[in-house]
This record gives sequence, structure tokens and C-alpha cells, in this order.
Amino acid sequence: MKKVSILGATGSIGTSTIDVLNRYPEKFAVRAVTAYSNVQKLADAAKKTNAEVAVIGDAKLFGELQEALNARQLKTIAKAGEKAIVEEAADPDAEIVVGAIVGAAGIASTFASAKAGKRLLLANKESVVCGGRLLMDTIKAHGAQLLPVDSEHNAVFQCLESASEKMRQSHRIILTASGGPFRKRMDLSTVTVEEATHHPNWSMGKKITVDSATLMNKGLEVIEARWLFDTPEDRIDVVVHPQSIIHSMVQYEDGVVLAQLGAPDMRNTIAYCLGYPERLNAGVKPLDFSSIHGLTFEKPDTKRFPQLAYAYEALRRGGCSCIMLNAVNEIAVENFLKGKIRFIDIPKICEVMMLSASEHAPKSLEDVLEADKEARILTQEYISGYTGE
Ligand SMILES: NC(=O)C1=CN([C@@H]2O[C@H](COP(=O)(O)OP(=O)(O)OC[C@H]3O[C@@H](n4cnc5c(N)ncnc54)[C@H](OP(=O)(O)O)[C@@H]3O)[C@@H](O)[C@H]2O)C=CC1
Ligand SMILES: CC(=O)[C@@H](O)[C@H](O)COP(=O)(O)O
Ligand SMILES: [Mn+2]
Repeated sequence: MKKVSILGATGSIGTSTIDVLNRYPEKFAVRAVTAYSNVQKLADAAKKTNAEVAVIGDAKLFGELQEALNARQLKTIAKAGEKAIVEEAADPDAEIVVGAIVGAAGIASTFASAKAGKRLLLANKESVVCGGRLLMDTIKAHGAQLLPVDSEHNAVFQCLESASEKMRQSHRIILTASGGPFRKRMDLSTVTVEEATHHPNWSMGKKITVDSATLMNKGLEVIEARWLFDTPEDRIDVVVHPQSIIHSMVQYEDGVVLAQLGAPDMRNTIAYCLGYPERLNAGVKPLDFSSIHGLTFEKPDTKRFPQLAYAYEALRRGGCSCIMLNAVNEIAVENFLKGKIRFIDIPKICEVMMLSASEHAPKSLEDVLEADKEARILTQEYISGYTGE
């Protein structure tokens, strides 16, 4: 029996993880479930998983969480505060940690799991984008194991599995992108929050869905791939594949391409990571090729969606550029979701703000967190005086 902790248990990935775990009660038990503010959903997650511990990130909600657990007659121990989440990420009782917090809020817990030598099933791409080489070194130094949950990186991981060290040195990564809801829309100036939060193929949280619509998600994934697979950015390509059936590909020296295909349902990816190296059935309907009427491919349009180009640029610039771009994007998306800026302002703000990143690469987790914090303050100040011109 393996013990699992789910950080971000109330979100889209968290919910899918619980769904998969509940298919295998004989293989897995749950140590902890965490959330930030959604107390009722967290208590429901504790009930569904029979978790030993439930942690709410917002410390003010401790009493409410305790009540919600009592109301469900659970023995689950209530904890609260961001520090408690980080402690659970490293708790010796959990063998597997699922990192499904959204945004840079997941950085500290990802590092904590890495330092504790966990098997880390990581969906939180922002912690790879910001932690970069430092995170990969930390994982190595502490004997942790990172299994990528992000569908593209999981696909690449599977395509690289049988590759020798030599083959790995010459591979190219081809990340597929759906192109988002505005792939064919020429005028982006009137995009609404409602439109930007509906992905054509995947059901996901709001932040990543907006990122898919701007192609920032693909940009973050290029950075993520750079570090996860130790592949320089000039060997990472992006191709638009609107059907989201090929999850990504690897091309070897002889030109041959391996691809991983599946239904666009994250339960497959999560099950792969939970069972690794065994394969677990997530209960997702397998692909029916006779009902697929074509797999198509296009070049990404970086004129309409420049965020993808900014990600490559941030990698080339180095220093704290990726941390900066990630933080600026998070603040811009937050403001867009609140109706304070337009969809087309998101890349405009990123373009300006990413230039103020420090050229010194972070040397510690504290440096990463400090750079992220500063970037947020600067961006919020910039947006406060922003007129859109
Ligand atoms: N959804 C998907 O299919 C995919 C997601 N990913 C990545 O996985 C991560 C999670 O995405 P997704 O599940 O869609 O996101 P959701 O918005 O659905 O869920 C986010 C989770 O994080 C918690 N959370 C939010 N803010 C904080 C905070 N400050 N401290 C602690 N916990 C916090 C939320 O708690 P609460 O509910 O209380 O707010 C919730 O449990 C992201 O990094 C995303 O890019 C990658 C590939 C696919
Ligand atoms: C499911 C997943 O991994 C998402 O990152 C998804 O790939 C988003 O789709 P886009 O290709 O539109 O960014
Ligand atoms: Mn993805």
C-alpha cells in the first residue's frame, strides 16, 4: 500500500487524481489533501479519500475546516497555513506527492518534496519554470523522482523511455498545442472572460485555460521541457494540433518520430504516473480510430499569440527571466479574470515587464521566491497605472 498526498486536491487535477485513486483502494491510501480556500470541497475530498490530514492554505479558515470535517464525521486531522502545506509535501508518511497547486504558489511545496526525496507527480509546471536548473539539481541531490503529469511532458517522458543516453543527446522534442479557443479568431480585442475560460478539448482550471488561449501555456511548457528533459530550447518545437490526440512527440537522429496518443483526459496521465512503471487503467474510454476524421497540424501564429515567443526569449535571456515572465503572466491573467484588463493586454504587459528581470540566476529557493515576489509587486504597480496604450 502506497501513501499519497494530494496538494491542490480541490482543483481539476486534484479531482481527477482522487477519481483514479478510488479505482485502486488496494494499492493506495491518502495521507493528506490540501487546498487554499475551498473548505467544503476540501472536506469532501477528505471524505472521498479517507485522508489522514486536510490542510487549508488560508490560515483564517482553520475553524471552518474543523467544522466541515466534524459535520462529515471524519477523523481527518485539520491543519491550516501555507507552512502546513509545505510540511505535508515533505512528510515522511507519504511516499508519493501529487503537486497540483496552480501557479507559483506551488514552488515551495515542490522544493520541499524534492528535498524530502519523494516520488513527485508534478502537474504544477510553474515550479519547473521558476525553479529551472536549481529544482532539477535539488531533485537529483536528494534522490527524489519527478514524474511529469503535464500531458505533453508525460508524452515526451513515455517517448524517451526506451532511448539510450546517446539517443537522448540528439533528440528533438515536438510539443503539440491545441491552439486554444481563438486559433481562428483574427480580432482578439473583444475576447471575453467567458470565451477565454472555455478550452476546446480539455476541462481544466481557469488560469491554465486562459494560458492555453494566449499560448502562454505552450510557452511555459517549452520552458518546462527544457528543464525536465535537459533539452536546449533550439531543440524544442511547437506544432499546433487542434484535435489534442497526439500529446507530444520525440524525433530521433534518424528522423524517426515517436508519438504518444490518447483521449484528452488527464486521468490517463495521472494513472500512468501513479502506477509507474506499471500501467493502471484510469477508466477512460480508449481512442476509437474509426471515429477520428483526421489529425491536422499547423504552425503556431506568434504574431497573434506572442507569449509563445516570449517564453523562448526568456530561456535565451536566462537569469530570472522565466520567473519574471511567469509572475507577470499570473498577475495579468488574474487582472483579466477580474475584468480589469483586456485579453490582448496580457501579452502587452508581459512584453514590457519581462525586460526588467534580473540577469542573475537564482542560487537558492529563497532567491526564486524573492524574484517571484518582486515581479508581482512591480507588475501590479504597472497595471495600476496601465491605460492600455
Ligand atoms: N487541469 C489540467 O488538466 C492541467 C493542469 N496542469 C497544471 O496543474 C496545476 C493545477 O491546475 P488545475 O488543477 O487546472 O488548477 P485549479 O485551479 O483547478 O486547482 C488549483 C488547486 O490549487 C489550490 N490553490 C490555489 N491557490 C493556492 C495557494 N495559494 N496555495 C495553495 N493551494 C492553492 C486550489 O485550492 P482552492 O480550490 O481552495 O482554491 C486548488 O486545489 C497548474 O499548474 C496547471 O498548469 C497541467 C496540465 C493539465
Ligand atoms: C492537458 C494539458 O496538459 C494542458 O496543458 C493542455 O495541453 C492545454 O492545451 P493547449 O495545448 O491548448 O495549451
Ligand atoms: Mn499541458
